[in-house]
Amino acid sequence: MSAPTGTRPRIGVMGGTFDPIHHGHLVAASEAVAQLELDEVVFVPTGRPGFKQKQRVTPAEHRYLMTVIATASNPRFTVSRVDIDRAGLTYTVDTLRDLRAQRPEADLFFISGADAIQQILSWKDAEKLWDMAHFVAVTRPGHKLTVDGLPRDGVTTLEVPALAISSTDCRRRAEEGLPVWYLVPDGVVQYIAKHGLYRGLHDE
Ligand SMILES: Nc1ncnc2c1ncn2[C@@H]1O[C@H](COP(=O)(O)OP(=O)(O)OP(=O)(O)O)[C@@H](O)[C@H]1O
Ligand SMILES: O=C(O)c1ccc[n+]([C@@H]2O[C@H](COP(=O)([O-])O)[C@@H](O)[C@H]2O)c1
Repeated sequence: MSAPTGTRPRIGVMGGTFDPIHHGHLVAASEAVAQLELDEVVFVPTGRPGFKQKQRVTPAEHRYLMTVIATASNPRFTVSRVDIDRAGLTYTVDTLRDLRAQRPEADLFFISGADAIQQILSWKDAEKLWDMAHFVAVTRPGHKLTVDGLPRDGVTTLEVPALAISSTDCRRRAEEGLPVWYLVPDGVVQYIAKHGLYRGLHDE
């Protein structure tokens, strides 16, 4: 698990709303571990995503617990509360600052899907991000992976097994009573059912 003496730990950071976490997230993180020789991937559920203010987002504690359940069996996966414990809207510049303070000796690799990486130049303090972490743009079905306009040495592209799964689709399926088995980990299926998440999502 730990990096050999004399080398800096290589830590992936997988930020997301994770509403709910699904196998697309987990495969992307697992592939990043394998291809980039990461020692660990820290999953960071967002607190209040400023960019999703118009949409109903499940309370952070539910999203955090589903992320813990989904990652528990992988010794290289951990979950951080930095974003859900910070007051105010969630921005990656704050996520990376907090993780850097906790892990000053590590090299950070922020993992992002093809859809998210396209938006990065519009993120808060985007110009600061390139010095805070290396960015890993992973392929995602339905999204063209382009890193045009991003600093060439700041971003690595990574082909990951294509899983056409989105949290939006999982929420819709749960709402309509369709199965989410095999789209999300078994424990997450059970957590969604136990807490009645996504029922009546569009009733308001
Ligand atoms: N199937 C997938 N394959 C690769 N990357 C993914 C996949 N699903 C999500 N990601 C990436 O994981 C990160 C967190 O995603 P997020 O939690 O928003 O999931 P989502 O499925 O995109 O959610 P929603 O449908 O609610 O927008 C983002 O960088 C996103 O691009
Ligand atoms: O910092 C920003 O301005 C910003 C804007 C949009 C998204 N992000 C981050 O991108 C990650 C994925 O977000 P999302 O919306 O796809 O769940 C998550 O860690 C967010 O905090 C960050």
